[in-house]
Amino acid sequence: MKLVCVDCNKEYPAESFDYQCVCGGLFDIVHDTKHLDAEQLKRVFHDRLSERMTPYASGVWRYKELIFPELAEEFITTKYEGNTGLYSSELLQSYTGNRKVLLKAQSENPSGSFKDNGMTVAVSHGRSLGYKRFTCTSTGNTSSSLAMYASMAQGESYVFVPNKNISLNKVLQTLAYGARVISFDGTYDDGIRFYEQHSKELGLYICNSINPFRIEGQKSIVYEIAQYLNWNLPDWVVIPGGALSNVTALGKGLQDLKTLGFIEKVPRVALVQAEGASPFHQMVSKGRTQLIPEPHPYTRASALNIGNPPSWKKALRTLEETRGVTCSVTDQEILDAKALVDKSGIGCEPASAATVAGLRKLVSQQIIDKDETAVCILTGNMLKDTDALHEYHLGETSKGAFRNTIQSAELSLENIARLL
Ligand SMILES: N[C@@H](CCOP(=O)(O)O)C(=O)O
Repeated sequence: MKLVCVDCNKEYPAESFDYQCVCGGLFDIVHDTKHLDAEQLKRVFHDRLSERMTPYASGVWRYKELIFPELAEEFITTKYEGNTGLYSSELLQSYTGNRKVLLKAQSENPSGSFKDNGMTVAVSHGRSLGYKRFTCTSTGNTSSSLAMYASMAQGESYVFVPNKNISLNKVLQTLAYGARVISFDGTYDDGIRFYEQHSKELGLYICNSINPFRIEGQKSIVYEIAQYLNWNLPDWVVIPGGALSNVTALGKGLQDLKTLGFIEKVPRVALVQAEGASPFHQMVSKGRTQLIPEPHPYTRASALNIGNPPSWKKALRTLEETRGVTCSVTDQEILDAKALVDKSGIGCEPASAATVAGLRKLVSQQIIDKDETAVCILTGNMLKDTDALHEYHLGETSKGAFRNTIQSAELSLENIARLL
């Protein structure tokens, strides 16, 4: 295993771990895979599906050989993350217009978001280096996940959260898991900039996705989808984009599967951003090669409130390798799609529903054919943002097309029979 800079290609041994190259570029982790045999590994991964209460019962560590083969088991901090459902829904198929739509519910992870797939690896790696104090800046999902794993590892977590436009549920979850929460005036982007300058002096292990071990763990999301589908992926994978770690990991995971011979065909990737926080989509759709940061990102899908995504160069590589596309959707489109994901019984937080809204838009624009199949990655649980539920269903100013309001009635047989 070695670290390779995505900007200048300089290589470093994995033991000299850092978050950035001397040139300022982020690192990729590159494994030595020459000795790996796909057919043999498929059997190993299949056999591990019956593991219980061992690290290999985790939907991340099941794929340890492709993620972090060198890590000694004693350092693994796991809550058996991953193992999340892959669902189909006729309601959502008719909404998007596709022949087949699957939903990968990363919302079912132990802390309620896809961050757990990467965080188990980052915290385990930090432990192996002797760290006990972990940190991140976050709109709330990364912080909840970190706080949970740091406590499981009997360590401490220090998290920085913007003082506005984030979900109180997530901050409360982070506090409850025992993190020291520091609220600051600024955005996620300001928090990342602070770390880039001061991480060394603080002596904290950073668990944001500028840490390449987070990306290694998040690759397991697409490994799991592929394994459940007997190593045949749908035509498209649709994914929301904020910090862009998810699409980066998706692209890296797909390359692993293709290069090693697990899959024959790489699906195309559709990356969906919220209109008010869409610097990456702006760059791609305007044919630019440099990202222009959005100084005041705002979307009601608070997990996507990011104007300067650190992983944009890695994300661009995913698009290039998969003939990918991008689009943006409005907050109302996101919230209506979310109402249907919730009504389908699967449920998700607003950011996740950008995928369903984006798929519908791309089908209507005939960029995705209605006969093509798609999987949408749902990133967070519906209870991550209960204010969004309240505003949509009970809010006086709600414009929700799929509102479901509470009815009041006196408890008499006549009344109730009339309502049913
Ligand atoms: N929405 C994210 C933003 C943080 O991204 P990361 O990829 O650096 O962890 C959050 O939950 O904080």
